[in-house]
Amino acid sequence: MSKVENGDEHDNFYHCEENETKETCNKCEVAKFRYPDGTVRLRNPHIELMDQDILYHLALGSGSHDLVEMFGDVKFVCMGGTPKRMEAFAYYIMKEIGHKLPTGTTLQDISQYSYRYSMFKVGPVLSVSHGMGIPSIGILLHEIIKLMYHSKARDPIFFRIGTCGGIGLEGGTVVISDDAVDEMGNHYYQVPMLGKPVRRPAKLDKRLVRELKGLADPEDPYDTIIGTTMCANDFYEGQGRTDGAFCDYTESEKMEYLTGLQSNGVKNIEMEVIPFAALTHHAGIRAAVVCVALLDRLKGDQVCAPKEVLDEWQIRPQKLVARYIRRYLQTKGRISFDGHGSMAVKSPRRFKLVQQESETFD
Ligand SMILES: O=P(O)(O)O[C@H]1O[C@H](CO)[C@@H](O)[C@H]1O
Ligand SMILES: O=c1cc[nH]c(=O)[nH]1
Repeated sequence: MSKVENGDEHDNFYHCEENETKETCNKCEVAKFRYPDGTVRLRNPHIELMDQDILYHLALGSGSHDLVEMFGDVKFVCMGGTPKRMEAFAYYIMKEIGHKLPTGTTLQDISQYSYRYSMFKVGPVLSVSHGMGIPSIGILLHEIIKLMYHSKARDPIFFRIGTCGGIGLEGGTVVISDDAVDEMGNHYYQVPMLGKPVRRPAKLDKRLVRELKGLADPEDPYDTIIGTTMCANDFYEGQGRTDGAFCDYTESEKMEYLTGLQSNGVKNIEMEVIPFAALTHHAGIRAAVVCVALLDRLKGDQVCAPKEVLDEWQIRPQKLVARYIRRYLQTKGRISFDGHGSMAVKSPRRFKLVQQESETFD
């Protein structure tokens, strides 16, 4: 027997209605799964009974590190597959929010001695690599959500900044996921626990989707669209490719499968959206996935675009998320313009979030 935890009753996960706040909405997931001050509530009674919690794959621990001092000001957690992309994003966001490092210092990979994931901190932004596929991002999310809990970060927002295969989309198109399905069309993350399957609904924050879409610039020389994202367990056969080491289906069967996905509203395929949506939702954390399509799967399987083109495409989701972060910090008065279009951080070392923050820009 499997069980869907947490029901499916609230379509808009953050607030049930547009005009409701989390204080007035008694069905709101955040009201249920966060402490009133916005800090993350862990849905695991064992953790607070432990002397210390070792976040093994991050090379951090609640006994060995002052996690409140190190991460208490985190507001945004940005994730993507590769250490290089997330290091580049850390430098990019540093410029975008005008964050200054102390003279003579450079960004450090906080998790370098885990030899698993890379993590960089730039003021209120954590930039973390998650590797490829469901188990890798699943493990990371357990530890990052615990990190948010131990550090008492308030109302953190998570983003996945990734790449994907588009379905009927030109290479370079940016997709903001508003729904997640697996290869079987399920909208949940199923994990075997104690020999039994447990399902957690994979839901993304609809309001965040709208806010991100609103930040797409009509002048951008590419499209930014909203759509359903399919999460595959594999890059090759699991995504209907015919160019893996093995293949037992024909090209026309593949095309029938892909066009079937397209007619069900699937815009892109990647490999992490289901656990990302499900575990953030389960933790009451607002989250969004923004990926750039590296190819149109209706036209082929191989990623053929030249390296420089792929590198430029990969920056597109980063730009959108950076716009969101800049806009958020501007609205909250944490960064200001110097009158020449460049920004200065008001409190570069630490962004103390003293009061409960409203969730929209307006
Ligand atoms: O570009 P990233 O974030 O790694 O994501 C996509 O790329 C990888 C496959 O090449 C998978 O992890 C898939 O989800
Ligand atoms: O086709 C693609 C491209 C990037 N990532 C995927 O998972 N699939």
